[in-house]
Amino acid sequence: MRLKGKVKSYIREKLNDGKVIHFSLFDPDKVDENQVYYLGKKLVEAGTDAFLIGGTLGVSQEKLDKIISSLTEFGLPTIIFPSNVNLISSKADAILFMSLLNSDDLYYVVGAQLVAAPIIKKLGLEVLPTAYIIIGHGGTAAHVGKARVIPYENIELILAYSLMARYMGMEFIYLEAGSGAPKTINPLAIKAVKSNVDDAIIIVGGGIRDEESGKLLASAGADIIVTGNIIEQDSEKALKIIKEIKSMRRK
Ligand SMILES: CC(C)=CCC/C(C)=C/CC/C(C)=C/CC/C(C)=C/COP(=O)(O)OP(=O)(O)O
Ligand SMILES: O=P(O)(O)OC[C@@H](O)CO
Ligand SMILES: [Mg+2]
Repeated sequence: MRLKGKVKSYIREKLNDGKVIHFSLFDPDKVDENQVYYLGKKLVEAGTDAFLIGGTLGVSQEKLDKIISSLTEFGLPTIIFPSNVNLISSKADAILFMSLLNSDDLYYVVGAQLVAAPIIKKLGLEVLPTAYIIIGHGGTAAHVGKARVIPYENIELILAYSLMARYMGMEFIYLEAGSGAPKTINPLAIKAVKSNVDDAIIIVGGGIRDEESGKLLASAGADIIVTGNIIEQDSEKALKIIKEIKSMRRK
């Protein structure tokens, strides 16, 4: 089943039903092609809601296409998480159309988006307008994206960026601690964004490795929880996180 054009409403319906959403992130460079189906099946059975596909280093278009195709069989949305314009695929349903708002390089704020927009139009991918805000450790994405990383505890600044994003019309706010970050996003920052930014869908990711942190971030107001590394490193742990998140109800 293809979900092109229906991904945003799929997400909104789940949120309106009081559910917390989980996205499983696959890095095409890190995942073994032969394992994708087996791994995907377990994640789906545990209750994951969608697949994010992306990575910063070493991702080829060919591998990206292959991974998306293998995941399509599960009937869940496949969403590209792009690090650059070369990672756009007609095989996906949607793309996080991200602007890295706290980058010092205009390329990551509007440049890549300018080049990508006509390609996305031609391919007919659904667009999820996303403010990408990198906080704390930041990981590889911060380095490559030349992010002026926001300190973990600077809630005032995180809130100001989030408000700015929403006032500019962005619907998704991705609070990113960086892939493999030693510390997740500060729950107090999520609380502040949740209670002050109207009608935004808050995505939280980076460094989520156990069910307690997943629960804490979701309780603070995260609408969508992303896990990446833990799926590659300890899939059983990842399944536990998903089950925990999916047992929760949003306030
Ligand atoms: C809209 C389009 C086409 C592009 C936007 C391009 C932007 C704004 C990129 C932001 C900067 C960036 C490099 C983001 C990367 C996001 C991503 C895919 C992170 C996944 O984590 P990895 O960086 O692969 O981490 P590890 O492999 O180390 O786990
Ligand atoms: O790999 P982890 O640490 O789960 O991070 C997920 C995602 O937010 C990275 O962009
Ligand atoms: Mg990666």
